Amino acid sequence: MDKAKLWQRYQDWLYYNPDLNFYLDISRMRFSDEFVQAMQPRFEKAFQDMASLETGAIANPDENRMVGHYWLRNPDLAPNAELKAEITDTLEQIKTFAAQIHSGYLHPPQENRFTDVISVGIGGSALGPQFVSQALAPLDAPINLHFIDNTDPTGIDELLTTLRDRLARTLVIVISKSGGTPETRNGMIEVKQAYEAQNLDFGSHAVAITGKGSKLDQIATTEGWITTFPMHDWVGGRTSEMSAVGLVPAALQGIDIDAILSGAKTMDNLTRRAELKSNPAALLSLAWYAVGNGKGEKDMVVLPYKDRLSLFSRYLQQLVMESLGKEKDLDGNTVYQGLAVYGNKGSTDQHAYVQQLREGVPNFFATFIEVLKDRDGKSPEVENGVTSGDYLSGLLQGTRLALYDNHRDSITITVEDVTPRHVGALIALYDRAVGLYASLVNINAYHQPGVEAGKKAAASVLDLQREVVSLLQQENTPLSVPEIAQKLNAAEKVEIIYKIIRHLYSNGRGIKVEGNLGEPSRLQVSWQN
Ligand SMILES: O=P(O)(O)OC[C@H]1O[C@H](O)[C@H](O)[C@@H](O)[C@@H]1O
Repeated sequence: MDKAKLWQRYQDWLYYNPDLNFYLDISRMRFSDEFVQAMQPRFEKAFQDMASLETGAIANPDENRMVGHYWLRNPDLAPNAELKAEITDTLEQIKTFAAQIHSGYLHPPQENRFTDVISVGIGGSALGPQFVSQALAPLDAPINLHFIDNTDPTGIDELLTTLRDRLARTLVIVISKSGGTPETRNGMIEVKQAYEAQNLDFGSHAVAITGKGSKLDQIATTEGWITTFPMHDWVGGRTSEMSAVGLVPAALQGIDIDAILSGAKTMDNLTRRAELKSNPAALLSLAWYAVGNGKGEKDMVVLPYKDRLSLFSRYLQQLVMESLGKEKDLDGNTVYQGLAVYGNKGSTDQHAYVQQLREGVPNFFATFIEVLKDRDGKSPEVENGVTSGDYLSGLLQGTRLALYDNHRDSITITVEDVTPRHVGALIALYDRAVGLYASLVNINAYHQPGVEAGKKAAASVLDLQREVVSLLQQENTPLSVPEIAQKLNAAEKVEIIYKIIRHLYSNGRGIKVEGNLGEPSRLQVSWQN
């Protein structure tokens, strides 16, 4: 396409909303007018699906659940007064709690103030709070937020060592919708032990955010934790940033949570429109469908040109991939749907993998996120008439051009600044785009059956480990790995048994191993008394 036509295409497809000062440009995604025409019936259905979801239909049929994250930013939409009250009451509870922590009204037993927070959670119970914290926490935040989002002992140790002298002033928020996620439970147990090792009462430093009646809820009640915030059954983990999951950590850091909610609500209003060209989420989903033939044939590379937004790609990775990565469609057909997401930030990535994007395998489309405001205050010149921010902007434009010239498509989202309102709007934009795209390709975006398989497999490995240990404790003579497998009636699990032994051995867990670890079948394994 020649430059004049491209300029016209840019103007034809540019979406702009003055209220949010938000732009979406899908002109560099190569789709035709005929394609847009052909997609109209699918969009009509997708708009209807979203409308019934918002009014409380069972939009997650496999789990028989409503999907209500839109109500969180506009409680008037909640399907009944009870749900509306749950939302508004929780919001009030969050604000009161944050104010009481900031003022010192709620304080640790031995100190005047809480200065730090450890947030223990994983997946949807970590990614939103991490993204929002990085994007919006002020440098002089009233409280410092830290995360345990894994069951990695070294990661836990490093944080607990850093906070060793401040533990008495540290609040712990344990976040888990189900209240039974093992990684989160492990983090909680280890943190609790660190408190006990300093003779600190854990309960008077702990807060839970979880579903009513969950294991975690019960622990919090039994142990007399400071308080518990509800996690609603009708909010999915990956869309929970605007529930207590995201709002409690944000409010504690002094982030304007009303502005986040208002930005999301404004975007929700825009993306509720049942008309393709005036609905930015519909435009996004149209572009995704076009570029990947509705089958996710191209990956989404997310490139925010702003350090504070660098966790957005990780946040979107869960939102998009856990929602859209499905084996079956809603009619039970095997479809292997999905849309792979990766990315970090520009211009940093230009010095890493953009080489391949420009010249290598063309299996992706880029999403540039541009922030118009460079910084507060004036910028020094780094060259005659040029600032660092001009560079960042120039590098974005240059990469977009270079990719397009080599037949690599891109979307560009432009926001005025990284404010709570814009961050709320960005989250809401993608919530809706994912929902619409799921309708276009006829899948359930709100369950995650595949995750269970990995969890079950992990649990069975741990069961096997217990069996291996108890067998070795009973045996008087060393055994080979295949002998262990045979004695446990688990010949088909011999490789896993070898790995269990190797791991126990590497951590001094009572296993004695003789022989060459590189020759698994010839090892002699025994219990060390
Ligand atoms: O909040 P939780 O119940 O602890 O769940 C944390 C995460 O775990 C699961 O593996 C799900 O796939 C995620 O969607 C969820 O966000």
